[in-house]
Amino acid sequence: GPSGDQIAAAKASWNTVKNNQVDILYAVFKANPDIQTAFSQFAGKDLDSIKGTPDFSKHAGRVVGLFSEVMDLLGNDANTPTILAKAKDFGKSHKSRASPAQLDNFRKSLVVYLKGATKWDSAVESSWAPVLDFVFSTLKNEL
Ligand code: HEM
Repeated sequence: GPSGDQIAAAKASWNTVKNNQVDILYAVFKANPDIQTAFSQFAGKDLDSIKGTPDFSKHAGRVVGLFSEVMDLLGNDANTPTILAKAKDFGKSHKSRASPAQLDNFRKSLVVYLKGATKWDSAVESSWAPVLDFVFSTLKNEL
């Protein structure tokens, strides 16, 4: 798994953008129309038109919020059972909604977003990589 230093660096990076939930979900949908389509209330709608709606920000808050909760829990071994329980819940609710390939694409879009919106260098990149490996493999294991 990621080292304590890698976790600390990824958390510091995440803290600079964690409130940009709408922009992050927008970036994921823009790059992956199939993920947008899975949300019945957004399927077939123009992404730029829905971006400013309360419903979009509600869903962005939920989706990005879960990722954020896991980021907050990382770095303390005592939190591992809580992370696993959240991943289990995610698996239950997403088994019929999301594929492993979609999760890989979600991760890729998140990294593209981070590259554009944070101070990005090789140290930050090499800290994020094992953290994202851990978070996304934990989620995928429950799908
Ligand atoms: C990558 C493909 C994904 C697809 C296709 C997908 C699809 C969906 C759909 C259709 C909903 C229901 C929306 C509604 O209530 O109308 C939902 C809810 C939710 N998603 Fe995802 N999702 C994906 C990834 C993620 C990721 C990566 C996270 C967080 C790490 C996440 C967190 C949530 C949460 C917290 C909810 C609300 C609670 C629930 O219904 O389980 N999703 N997702």
